[in-house]
Amino acid sequence: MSDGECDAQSRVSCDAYYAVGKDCQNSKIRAMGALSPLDPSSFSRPEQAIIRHISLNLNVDFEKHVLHGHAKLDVDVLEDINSLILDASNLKISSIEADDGSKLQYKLGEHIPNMGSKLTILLPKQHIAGEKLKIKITYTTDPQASALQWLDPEQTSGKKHPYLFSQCQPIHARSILPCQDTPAVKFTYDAEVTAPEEFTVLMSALRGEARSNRTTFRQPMPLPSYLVAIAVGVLESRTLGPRSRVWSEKEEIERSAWEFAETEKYLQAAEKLCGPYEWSEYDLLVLPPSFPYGGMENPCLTFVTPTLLAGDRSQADVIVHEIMHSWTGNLVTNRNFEHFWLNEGFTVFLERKVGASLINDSVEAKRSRDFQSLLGLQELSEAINDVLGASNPLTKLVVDLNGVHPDDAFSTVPYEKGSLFLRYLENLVGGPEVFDDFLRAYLTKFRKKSLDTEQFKAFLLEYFKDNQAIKQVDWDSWLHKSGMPPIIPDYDTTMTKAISALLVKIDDSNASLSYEDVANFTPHQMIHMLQQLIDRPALPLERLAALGKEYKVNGNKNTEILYRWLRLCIRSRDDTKLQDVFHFVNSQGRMKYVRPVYRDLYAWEDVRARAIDNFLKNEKYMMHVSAYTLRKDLHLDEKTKNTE
Ligand SMILES: CC/C=C\C/C=C\C[C@@H](O)/C=C/C=C/C=C\[C@@H](O)CCCC(=O)O
Ligand SMILES: [Zn+2]
Repeated sequence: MSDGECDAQSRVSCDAYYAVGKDCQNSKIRAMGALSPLDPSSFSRPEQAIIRHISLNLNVDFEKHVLHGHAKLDVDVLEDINSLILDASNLKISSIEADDGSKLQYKLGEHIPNMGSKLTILLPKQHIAGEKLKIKITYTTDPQASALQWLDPEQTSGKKHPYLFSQCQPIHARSILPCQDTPAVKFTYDAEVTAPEEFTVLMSALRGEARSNRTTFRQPMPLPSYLVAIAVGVLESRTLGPRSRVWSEKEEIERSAWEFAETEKYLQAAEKLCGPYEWSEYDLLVLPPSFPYGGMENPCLTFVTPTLLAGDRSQADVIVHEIMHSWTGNLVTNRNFEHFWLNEGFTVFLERKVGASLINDSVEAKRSRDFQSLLGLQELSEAINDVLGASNPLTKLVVDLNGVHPDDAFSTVPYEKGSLFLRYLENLVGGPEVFDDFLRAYLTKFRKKSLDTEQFKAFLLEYFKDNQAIKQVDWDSWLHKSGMPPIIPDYDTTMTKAISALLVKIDDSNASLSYEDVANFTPHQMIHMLQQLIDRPALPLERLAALGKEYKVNGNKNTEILYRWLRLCIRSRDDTKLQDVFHFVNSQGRMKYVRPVYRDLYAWEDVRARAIDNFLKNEKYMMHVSAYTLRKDLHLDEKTKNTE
C-alpha cells in the first residue's frame, strides 16, 4: 500500500469483469454505485464534480518505459461531496495533495482487467456545489500502460532511437493520467514534457517552447480524455500549408510531404460545409508501422499509419475523415461509447460529402459519393453477415456496453450504418440543400459539448418539426435493431458498372484476363472489385494467379489493394502466398488489415497453428489494443502469452 492509500473497504472483486461479457458481476458493481451512471466504461462521477482543466508535468523515461510526474486538476464541484472519484489504470501514485500542499488520503480500488481501478480521493471536509477544487497527483505510469507503445530502435525507420506514442481512445487515457475517463467530460489542458534532447515531443495541443529537453503545450479547446495524445521520437517536419505541418522520421518525411500536400485544400472544403476550423493548427504525424489504426483524430495533430503512403494520394479519404473529426467527434462528442456512431457515422457522412465537393462536375461528384458509399455498404455487409452475425447486438447503432469493453465492440458498424442512416435522413428531408443547414445548426448547438442519441433525435425532430417526411422514420429499427439497415438508399451505380461487367468476365473460365481490363480503373475501383471477389466463392488457383499477375495486384504498393489481394489468396488456399501474407501482417499493425487476415488464416485449418505461432512470436512488437483484439480473433487466452 502506498503512502496515503488507505484500506479499500469496498473493493470490488471481479477478475472476469470486462473479459467475459455482461453477465459477470457488472450489475453488482453498478448496484454498489461503483460505475458512472452516465458511462458504463468509467468509474468517475462527473455529475458530482467535473474536471475543467488539467496541467501535466511529465518526464519521458525511455529506459524504464514510464512517464513520471504530476497532474494538477482544476475541478468544479456540482453536488455536495466528500470525495472525488477518478479512473486510473496501473498508475503508481506517490502522493495526492490539496491546493495548500496538504496530503490527501485516497483509495485505489482493485485493478479490474481492461477497466482499471476506481481512484477515490477523500476530501478532508465536505465541499458544496459551486466550490472549486485543485488537486495535485504525483504518479508514474506502468511500463505496460495500455495507452502507450514504447518502441525499440529496431522498430523505427531510423533504427537508432526509441520511440513512444499513445492511443487513448476509447478508455486508455486512465493508464497515462488519473482523470474522468469518459467522453461526457471535456477539459482544457497544458503540459510541460521533459525528454532526452535529440527527441521531439508532440501532443494533441498547440506546441509552445521547446527549450533544450523541455517542451510546453497548451490546448485551449475543451476535449475529452480520449483525445489526450503524446508522441516522442527523433522527428522532422515539413510545412504543408498555412496551418499545417507533417511530422515523421526523416526516412518518410519527403514521401509524407508529397502524399499529404493537399491538406489545406481539404481543410477549406471542410470549413465550407461545417464552419470555421476551431483548433488553430492541423498537423499530421506519420507513425511507425505498428500504429493500430488508419488515423486517429488527436486535436491539432492527427496520427496516421504509414500505410497511407501509397505514392498516389489515393488514401486521401482517411485524411479528410480525420479532418472532419475536428467537428464531429472532437467539437461535438459522443457522451459515451454506446453512442460512438455520433462520432463515426457523422464523420464518414461528412468525409464523403466533402470528398465529393472537391469534384467540380456535380454529376461526377454525386457518382463518386455514391461509389464510396457502395464500398462502405459492402464492408458493412461483410461485418454484419460474415463476421458479427446479423443478430449480434453489437450490430445495433446504439449498443449496450455494460460489461463489454469498447475495444471488443469496435467494428465498421457505427461508421457505415451510422453514415447510411444520415444519408437516409438527408434524402428524406429534401436533400443536401435542406440537410446541410441542419448539420451546421447541430454543430453549433452541441459545439464543445457531449451528447447521446436521444439528444440528437430530439434536436432533429424539433428542427424538422414542420417537415412531414420526418414522421416516417422508424427510429426503433434504425437505432435499436441488429442487422443490416432497414432501408438502403438507391445509390448511383455508374461507377460500379464496369466492375460488375469485369466480375462476369472473371467468372468465365474461357475468357483470358489482361491488364487492359483494369487499365482505366481508379485505385478505388480496383479496391471495390477485389472486395466483391472476397465476398464470392474462392477463385480457382489458376484464375487467381492470372488475376494477380495481369491486374498487377500481386505485390501492389497500395496497401488497400494488397490487403484484399492477400485475402483472396487465403480464400483460394494458395499456400505459395503464405510468406507474403505473414510478411504483410508482421510489417504493419493496422488492425483494419491485420485482424481480417488473421481471422481468415484461423479459418484455414491447415495453417491455423502457423498463424497462432506467428502471432505469438510477434505479439511483443504490437500495441496493446492489437494484441488484445487479435488474441480474441485467434481464440487465445492469457495463459498462452509468450513472455520471452
Ligand atoms: C459500437 C461501437 C462501440 C464502441 C466502440 C468504441 C470505441 C472504439 C475503440 O475501440 C477505439 C476506436 C479508435 C478508432 C480510431 C480510429 C479509427 O477511426 C480508425 C478506423 C479503422 C482504420 O481505418 O484503420
Ligand atoms: Zn473516425
